[in-house]
Amino acid sequence: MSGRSAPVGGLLQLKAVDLEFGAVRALQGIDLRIGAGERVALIGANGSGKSTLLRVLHGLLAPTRGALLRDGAVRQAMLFQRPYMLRTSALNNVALGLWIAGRKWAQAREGALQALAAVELSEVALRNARSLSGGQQQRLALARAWSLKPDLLFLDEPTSSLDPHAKREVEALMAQFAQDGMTLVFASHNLGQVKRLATRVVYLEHGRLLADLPVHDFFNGPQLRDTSREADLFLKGELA
Ligand SMILES: Nc1ncnc2c1ncn2[C@@H]1O[C@H](COP(=O)(O)OP(=O)(O)OP(=O)(O)O)[C@@H](O)[C@H]1O
Repeated sequence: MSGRSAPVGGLLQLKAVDLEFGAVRALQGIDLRIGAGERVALIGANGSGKSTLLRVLHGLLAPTRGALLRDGAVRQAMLFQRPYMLRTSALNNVALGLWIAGRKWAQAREGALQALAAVELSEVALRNARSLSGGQQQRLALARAWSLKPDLLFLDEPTSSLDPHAKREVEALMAQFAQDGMTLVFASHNLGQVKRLATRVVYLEHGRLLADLPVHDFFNGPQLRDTSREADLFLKGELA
């Protein structure tokens, strides 16, 4: 069930959400509220449910049980691990998104140029997007999301396929977006990145939410390591 009713004191809220893929219980009993201005990292081992949770939050998957409450006025966008690029110029890849959102083509083009400048891709504006490097494509995907001026941006492991330099560039853009007031919810396997970017950490294990803490408390408090051996191994980097 999903609703238009406003979430309590936040942009978005999940209440007792289960998500099943046939016999696979990908999410179980998730309660989560996303407030404006937060930078929430979703972490957990492979298969713990991070991507599924992002898809439910963005409305791409409907909960099997439970509710998604969202404020209809909140604009949201999502960025995937490997961005999908249309076989046309970088400029058109951004402008088409704006055009589909209702802008006239001249305005869409203007907005796209601004977005490309924001991610320092002006020089490759006319290059075919598919010929760009992985890092450039991820920055282009960020420009495409940024141009739509979302209040809330979901990112599914946005730097996992990038080299360290490109990773830092994408992180810098995420930090800049957050500074501009965008709320970020991102899945990550990179604990250093989580410490650099997140204000809050949500830890998932086998589809259950085991911890939801401010970033400092998550990494410095003993609670989670004491309750879950898997979490202890994960935090030591022995589970990816
Ligand atoms: N479309 C699908 N059909 C069936 N099962 C799925 C589907 N998508 C995900 N699952 C299962 O749901 C569970 C959660 O998967 P999910 O992709 O959300 O985990 P994740 O934490 O994002 O993993 P990773 O870190 O590997 O990306 C896993 O058991 C996965 O196999």
